Amino acid sequence: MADHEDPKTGKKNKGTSKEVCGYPLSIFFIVVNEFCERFSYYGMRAVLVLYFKYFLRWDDDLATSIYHTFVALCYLTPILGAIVADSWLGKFKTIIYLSIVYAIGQVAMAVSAIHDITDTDRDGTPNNMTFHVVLSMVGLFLIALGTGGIKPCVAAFGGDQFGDHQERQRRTFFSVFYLCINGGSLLSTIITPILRAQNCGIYSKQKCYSLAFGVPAALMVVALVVFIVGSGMYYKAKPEGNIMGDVCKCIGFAISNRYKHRSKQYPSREHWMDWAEDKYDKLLIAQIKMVLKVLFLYIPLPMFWTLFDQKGSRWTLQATTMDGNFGAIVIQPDQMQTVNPILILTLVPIMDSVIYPLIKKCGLNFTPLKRMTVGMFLAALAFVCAAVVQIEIDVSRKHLTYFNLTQFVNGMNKPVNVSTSEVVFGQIEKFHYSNYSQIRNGRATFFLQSGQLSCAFSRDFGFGSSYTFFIPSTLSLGSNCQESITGAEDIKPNSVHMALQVPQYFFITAGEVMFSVTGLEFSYSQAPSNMKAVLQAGWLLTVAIGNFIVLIVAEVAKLPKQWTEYVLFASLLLCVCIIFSIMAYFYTYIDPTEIEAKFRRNVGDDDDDKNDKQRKLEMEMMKRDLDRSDDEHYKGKQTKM
Ligand SMILES: CC(C)C[C@H](NC(=O)[C@@H](N)Cc1ccccc1)C(=O)O
Repeated sequence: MADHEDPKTGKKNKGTSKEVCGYPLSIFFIVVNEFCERFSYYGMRAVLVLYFKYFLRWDDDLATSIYHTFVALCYLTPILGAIVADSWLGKFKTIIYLSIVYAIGQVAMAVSAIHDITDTDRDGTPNNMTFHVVLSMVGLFLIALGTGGIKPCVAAFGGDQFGDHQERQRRTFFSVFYLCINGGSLLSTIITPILRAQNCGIYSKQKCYSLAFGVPAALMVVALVVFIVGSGMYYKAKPEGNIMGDVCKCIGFAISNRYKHRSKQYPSREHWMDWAEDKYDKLLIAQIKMVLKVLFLYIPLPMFWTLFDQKGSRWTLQATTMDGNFGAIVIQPDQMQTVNPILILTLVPIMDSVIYPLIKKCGLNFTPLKRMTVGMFLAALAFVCAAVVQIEIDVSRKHLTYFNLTQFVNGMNKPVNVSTSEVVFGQIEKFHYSNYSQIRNGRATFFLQSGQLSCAFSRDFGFGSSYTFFIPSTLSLGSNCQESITGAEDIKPNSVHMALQVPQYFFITAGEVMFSVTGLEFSYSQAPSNMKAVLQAGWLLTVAIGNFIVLIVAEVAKLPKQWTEYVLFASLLLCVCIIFSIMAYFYTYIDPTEIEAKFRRNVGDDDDDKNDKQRKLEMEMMKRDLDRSDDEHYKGKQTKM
């Protein structure tokens, strides 16, 4: 589809796609595609560790490291997809090809989880585990390549559908896009564990991992079909050759040329990239300057993701030490994570339609970089909440050691001796009861001895609870103590309730809305036209680095108390937040289209009989514009930060 350029402003009116309420119809296919793709990704991810542990029979350590390696790979591959899209295939074809790779990967995962394929002795367990391991690893590699590869392209391709007159709609698109991500992930994280819990198989019934992977595979196929159906409506920007190669060569030349002219006899140039002017196009240099400015700003950002991604690890572990009983429902620790997409689905519309307009009405210019700074601050606050909850848990644990009490009532017509490996209750006379004794939290095994009768039974003890156990009169030689002895809970376990995690989820999600949704749009709007996907990939790279920092800090710091680790992360982010706000203060927004158009117009003027000197002067002024960001605009106004 052709784009129509205003000859005066250089602004583009993208194609002739039908519009609905001011939005190009084509974006409908893109957001549905994103919904299905995120369903596919998060659905598969939700059951992955359990598949490693229970199907492939890996231990916890191996399962966890392969899982994290996979997630990190998913955020490293975007750079590959972006280079292919911006330099070679264009975003449309890249999305199509890599979606096929992705769908094949998902199908491979589903097939690898069919135990019947190698279950030759039909006992319900695979006989050739190598087949299942190899197939699933190939599947995961293809998925990482596919999901990571298309991720920067889909967001940027969506942004491409809007003309320059639709800046407001494009911002809304990025919010809706984010809603689709979270709608898809919420549904799938609820549905796929249910599918996994089903029993299936041809010869013998087993937990149905193949179905839990099969449905995400089907959704990926749906995502691909939906994207292809919209094909005729998209604006497809043409790739402009090996742009990444040119960028690297141009930067390399600028550095080496600067080095060659290091002597004082050569006049300095305004920007070190200007040393590439002797060989490279001024437009390319201007575009590289735009990208470098944004990438420089990205340096502190991984710290946000370092905190953000601990929802899935540290916070879930924290939830395992809490009480998940919500009355009508009992929430499992890993289910607490769904609070994040649920909050996203409520907070994004509230922010967009109430909070941001209200701030604007108050006369405040809440620019993208200010939003991102506030987002970081909120994430740090979330970790302070997590630390407070952790202290609560630790205090209650201390208290529990002293108050977890147990007594026995002997209903038999003869005395009985009761003991554990640590506690001796002593002899309890017939129809008498023992004193309360302290029992350690967790699982305890009791040994009963009465004449010939000798048996044992085990129970789990909740934090701070108190129990009375009844030894029935019918207990005799050969009885099963485990079943015969009943217990009554005198005092309920007093563990800290999981609802206390809601504030930390609220703050981290509010932070995510301000930081991530804004960052997504910022990365698009500040990128030159031929490097939109590359900057999206740069944005996603901050996520990958953030994940590596989690591993490094946790390993290096090795703090004795979990709450101190939370405080450490909160403090680190706070410092980073201050640094980022200073960097952001000096950043001035640009309109890449306008800058590019100015450079292009000047090249076009080559044919005119324009005075050469005059043209040179104009070019110089523009270059200075870019360096000093004098003519930079955000929402049509001069804006800093
Ligand atoms: C990290 C990505 C750049 C952002 C995005 N993730 C989200 O939007 C999360 N809120 C989704 C989620 C869902 C379920 C549990 C935890 C997180 C993405 O995936 O693109």
